[in-house]
Amino acid sequence: MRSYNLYHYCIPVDSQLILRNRFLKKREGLLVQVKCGENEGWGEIAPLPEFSQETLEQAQRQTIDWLKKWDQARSCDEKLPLKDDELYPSVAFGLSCALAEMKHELGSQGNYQVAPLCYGDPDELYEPLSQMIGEKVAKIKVGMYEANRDGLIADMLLEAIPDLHLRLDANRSWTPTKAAMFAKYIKPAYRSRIQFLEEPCKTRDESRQFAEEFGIAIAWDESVREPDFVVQAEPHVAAIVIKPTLVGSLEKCVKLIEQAHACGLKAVISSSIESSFGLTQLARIAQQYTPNTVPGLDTLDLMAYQIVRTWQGSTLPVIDLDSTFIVKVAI
Ligand SMILES: O=C(O)CCC(=O)c1ccccc1C(=O)O
Ligand SMILES: [Mg+2]
Repeated sequence: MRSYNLYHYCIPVDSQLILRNRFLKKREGLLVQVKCGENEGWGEIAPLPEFSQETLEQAQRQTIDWLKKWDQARSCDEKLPLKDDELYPSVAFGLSCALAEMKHELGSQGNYQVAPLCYGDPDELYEPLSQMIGEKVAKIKVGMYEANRDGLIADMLLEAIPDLHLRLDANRSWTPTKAAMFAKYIKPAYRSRIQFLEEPCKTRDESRQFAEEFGIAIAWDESVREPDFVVQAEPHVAAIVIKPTLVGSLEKCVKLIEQAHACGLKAVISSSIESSFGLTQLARIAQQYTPNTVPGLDTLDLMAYQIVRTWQGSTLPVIDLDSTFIVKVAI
């Protein structure tokens, strides 16, 4: 009556996606299925190269190991705890999602609103923004080209679209001087329409000083995954970004969300370039735990296909478990 399965997927992604100057050509991961009688749940385990510490092979081995122990424990009517300090983040996240689905703890409704993501060409934003209902919010990756150019583009968009709010992400790429070059282009009257700028500088202290000096709100992303990080209210800090595949179990993510909300910060559930399968689960998590915040999940279009579960409104082709891009893992 109890069973589990593991599937490996590998799908092409568009190489315009730049992850720290590295082009990603394919995205690989695992889908895990757990079943107990009538109940079943699924999760996605997809370490992101350059961001995750674990490789897919390591994640796969640990997943199989955990599933075997889980099955054994359950057959003795015992529980096997899912411990974040013993599992890789991607494994803890995927397994915890599968268990939560199986126990009907994850709602079916998702928040499919997205902050359209722009990787450099601001013209890409006009069309999706004109279609948006409700809060108009877009996200621009900055810090890859000239800081002046980034500032010019952000200022221009804020001027052209008066009800637009922007999220910006610098991935710690600026020195204080570069960050200041960016900020000087943003007219002071527009600065409050920057919801947040993720990690402008190399260190948290430099980012804090930048926020203080220019009155631009910031958010923590990379910092959230560092061991010494504590969620706390700070001047000019508006949000924490949570990428569950890089953080760990659903329980750990929910704790972070609760801590953020308790000190008045937004918690933004965000993509680690999961497949449509994982992204829809993240949309459901966002709906359930951060219902008033647009999640950062606009990464599906980087992929050539959706797998198994589809993103609301997406016209990308869908492939199933029997496609050649998905292979059942022998356990
Ligand atoms: O957070 C988002 O809005 C989209 C996802 C994203 O930007 C991202 C995705 C994978 C790895 C790193 C990043 C990043 O925040 O730079
Ligand atoms: Mg970021």
